[in-house]
Amino acid sequence: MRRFLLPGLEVLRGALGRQMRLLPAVVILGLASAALEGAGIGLIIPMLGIIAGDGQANGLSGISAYFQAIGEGLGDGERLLVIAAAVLALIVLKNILAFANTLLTTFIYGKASHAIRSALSDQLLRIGYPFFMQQSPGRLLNIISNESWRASDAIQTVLSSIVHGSAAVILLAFLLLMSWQMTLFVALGLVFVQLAHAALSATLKGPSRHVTSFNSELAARMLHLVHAGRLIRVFGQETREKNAFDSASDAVRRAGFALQSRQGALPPLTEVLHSALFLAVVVSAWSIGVSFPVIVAFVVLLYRLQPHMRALQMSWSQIQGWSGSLEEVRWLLDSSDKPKAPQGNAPVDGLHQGMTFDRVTFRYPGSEVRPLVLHSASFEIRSGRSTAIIGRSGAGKTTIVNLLCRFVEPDEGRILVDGVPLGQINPVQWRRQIAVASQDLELVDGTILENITYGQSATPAEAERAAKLAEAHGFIEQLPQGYETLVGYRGASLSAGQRQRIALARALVRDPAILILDEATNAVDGLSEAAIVETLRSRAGRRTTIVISHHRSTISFCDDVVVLGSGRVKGQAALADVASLSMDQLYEHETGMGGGG
Ligand SMILES: Nc1ncnc2c1ncn2[C@@H]1O[C@H](COP(=O)(O)OP(=O)(O)OP(=O)(O)O)[C@@H](O)[C@H]1O
Repeated sequence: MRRFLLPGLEVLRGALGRQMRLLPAVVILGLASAALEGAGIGLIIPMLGIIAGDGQANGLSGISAYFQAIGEGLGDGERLLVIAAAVLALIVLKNILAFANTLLTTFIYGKASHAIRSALSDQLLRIGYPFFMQQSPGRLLNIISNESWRASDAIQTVLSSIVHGSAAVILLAFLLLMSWQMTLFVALGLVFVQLAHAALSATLKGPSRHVTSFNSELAARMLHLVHAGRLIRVFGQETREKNAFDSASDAVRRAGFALQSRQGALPPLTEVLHSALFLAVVVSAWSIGVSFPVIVAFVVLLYRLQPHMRALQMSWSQIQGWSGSLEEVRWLLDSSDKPKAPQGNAPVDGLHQGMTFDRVTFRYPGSEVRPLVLHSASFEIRSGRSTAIIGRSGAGKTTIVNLLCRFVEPDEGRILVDGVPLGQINPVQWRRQIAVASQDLELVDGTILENITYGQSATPAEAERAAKLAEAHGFIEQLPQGYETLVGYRGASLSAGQRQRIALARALVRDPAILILDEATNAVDGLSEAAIVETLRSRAGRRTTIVISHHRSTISFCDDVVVLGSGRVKGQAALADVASLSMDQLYEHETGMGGGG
């Protein structure tokens, strides 16, 4: 029932948070300004009585008689002026309160909208990394860029509903006090209008979900056009991509039209029904002999009530129309079905003995039918040494990096760090011990200096030293803006080899206990690579280095080598013991190597 009444109620309540305590103030201001309006309208009764020459009209009852008695004893002219001044004062006061309420609701809306955006970004940073391996980036982009705004709009609508609802309650109370029979008639009419409205509004949920899902597809297409601009041109796929984009965009248009045309039918329908009710009240009041000033005051009250009722009904249909958006935002904010971030609180400071993979078995999450990527893999990475992890493409090398960084966790077996299970170690502290330079880690859209010092409070001099070690200083110096050069989106204004060297400098500037290079220099020229290898060799004994590469030259400085084949550890040996073997021979020949799993 609650779900039917307000889809995404949890999102709205969560977003309002501490602002919930301001909602009573919104209600009180709404009630007070409506009460002032109602009182002003009530004063029409004595005013009309004076104008109609029947200033002391008798026979009125209830609140009408109370209004009629105001200013009794004064002369007609003086009484008219006093009442007019009172009406004006009430109108001024009512509008001051209404303005105060607008400020208050705008403040709450701003805070709640910010809370939604902040909660979304918090969630994206908090949930476990496997989530990003499974989810469509288009869907996530759509939630952040579109649906979160609709959720904010829903909050504004709820706030304005509170204001309109308060006003409607007070105006209905005035109507009741004037004539309960006519009010009963009005109330029945309003219930009928509301039922008709609710029936139509309920049909908005389906179209709303369509709009949301087509928007996700369109966002995915937009991302594709931005990311794959080069690929599309090289393969001459502009026309095909244009058609695919247009069809996604047209699907959004059609779904939007279906939703908005249904929503658009609601205001005219409501207006017609309200007008019919309005006229029926006048005719029936006249036929049961209600006095002229009371009919006028009643009709004016009814007239003032109508926009509030219409606004309430429109809010209802708008929230139904946004239900797809609210459901998407709620889905992303719901942690219960998302991978958890890695846990653990054992402290860690550097690597002293080494890391051990102890019969680690792993398959990527998503489906049980996915093949095992690591089969009971066992090997060791000793502290202060450089270990090469090699194997044919798809053997599971990067997966080992993902496990070490705790992006994913083993399904079976353990990874031990100085004898402590990695799963028990504080993940934030652990990641501070590691720096990764990989072909997949992109640059951020900023200057070269910002990229090198990303996440690190390094001085420009330290950044320059790291750039020298990574063989990046030479080309950076030749750029017109040097270290202040903007690298563009994902480093688009640099060559692949330049990007890799900046990424390597970024890893080196941290001087990590464990440096992981995953195909980190495969686009770098031979001379630069040789110099980088010398840099890495100089870390030997002091720091631990893990190198993944298909190139013999890149792993030449390593002490140990671990060979992977189809997710199994074929063997582990000192590189010096297998120095005569080529990479292909290393991949294939497991004889003579120790370790394994
Ligand atoms: N995010 C993922 N989801 C599902 N399967 C994945 C994912 N990443 C990798 N795999 C699969 O895991 C296996 C090992 O991949 P991994 O990237 O570890 O190989 P690799 O040895 O690093 O290969 P390469 O030398 O080509 O980089 C592959 O079969 C791959 O298809």
